[in-house]
Amino acid sequence: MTAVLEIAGLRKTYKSRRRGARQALDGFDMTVEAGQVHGFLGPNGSGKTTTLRTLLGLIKPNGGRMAILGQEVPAALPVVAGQVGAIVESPQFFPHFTARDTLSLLADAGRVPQTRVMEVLELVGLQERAKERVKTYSLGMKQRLAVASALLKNPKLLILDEPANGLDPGGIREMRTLMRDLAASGMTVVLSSHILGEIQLICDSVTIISRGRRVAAGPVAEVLAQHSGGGLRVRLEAVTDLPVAAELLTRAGAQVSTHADHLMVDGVDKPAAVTRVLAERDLYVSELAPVTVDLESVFLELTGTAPMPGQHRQVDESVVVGADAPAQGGWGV
Ligand SMILES: Nc1ncnc2c1ncn2[C@@H]1O[C@H](COP(=O)(O)OP(=O)(O)OP(=O)(O)O)[C@@H](O)[C@H]1O
Repeated sequence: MTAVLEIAGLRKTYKSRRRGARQALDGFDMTVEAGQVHGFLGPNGSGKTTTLRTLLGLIKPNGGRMAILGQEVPAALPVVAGQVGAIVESPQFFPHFTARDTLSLLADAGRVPQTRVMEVLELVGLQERAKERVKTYSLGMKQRLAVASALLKNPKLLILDEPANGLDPGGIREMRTLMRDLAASGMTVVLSSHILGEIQLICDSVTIISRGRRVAAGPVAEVLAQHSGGGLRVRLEAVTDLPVAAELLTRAGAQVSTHADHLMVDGVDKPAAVTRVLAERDLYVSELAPVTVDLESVFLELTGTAPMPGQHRQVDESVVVGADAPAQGGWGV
């Protein structure tokens, strides 16, 4: 795969006379491969907008490297700008203009052929309302018009800051379909969002940022798997056997917590090992289920932990190092 977007060690400190220095980005890394819908997640104030604005040359970083489509930016921005569509601030449209007139004006300003106007209106599903004034549009329609404006130059990379913000479930669903359609047409889409369930549905890969550092990155399924911990929920035919089972499993090297009607078991290589250890003592499992995590729980877990001050390595790399450590206990193959 080819990286469409690469950011390494990005640093940005805001200085104000009243509030002093504030480090918004502290050596941030991010890579987005071609043709992906990539979710950029982080709590309020974690540095998402600063990253996107820096990438687009709207603010100057204090250090680090960035490349778009293999070209170093900001130096190469004049070269790559024509291949990047972005909505980082909510665009303001003239309320009395129709969607078609709005895009027509923008097309002229960007030297884009007028034939593209109806194409993008169709792409975002506004072709039937193209002749209506923008002031009659719902928020979702305005958001789609904003996306249409970013699509005018047929970019290879589309960057959207919170595209689903303020949308109702129907609007969110439309936005989701649009993002997937764009990616299917070969475009790379980066979107920042707080709506984690939505990101899980839309995105192929994610970067999670916390306090100006990357805390996790990769395909959504991998990020979830890395943080699922391989935990299992174990129920037995007789609840009264739970304490004995907990002891047996603990002795075999697992980490076990006992609940009213089940055990939570971690540190097990293969679920079948649980069944084997218990069956050897005539204890029979009635349920053995992996505990699934969603992006929201991973997000809360990761962004709740502060990165190490002065540690330049990205936090998720420290997690990977830990995960490679030899397994504890007697669960082997
Ligand atoms: N112009 C500015 N001057 C001073 N500090 C700023 C400025 N812009 C952002 N910050 C600070 O930098 C940090 C990162 O802010 P940023 O807006 O990049 O975060 P964000 O992840 O986009 O947050 P949100 O999701 O709330 O938009 C925050 O502590 C914020 O207060």
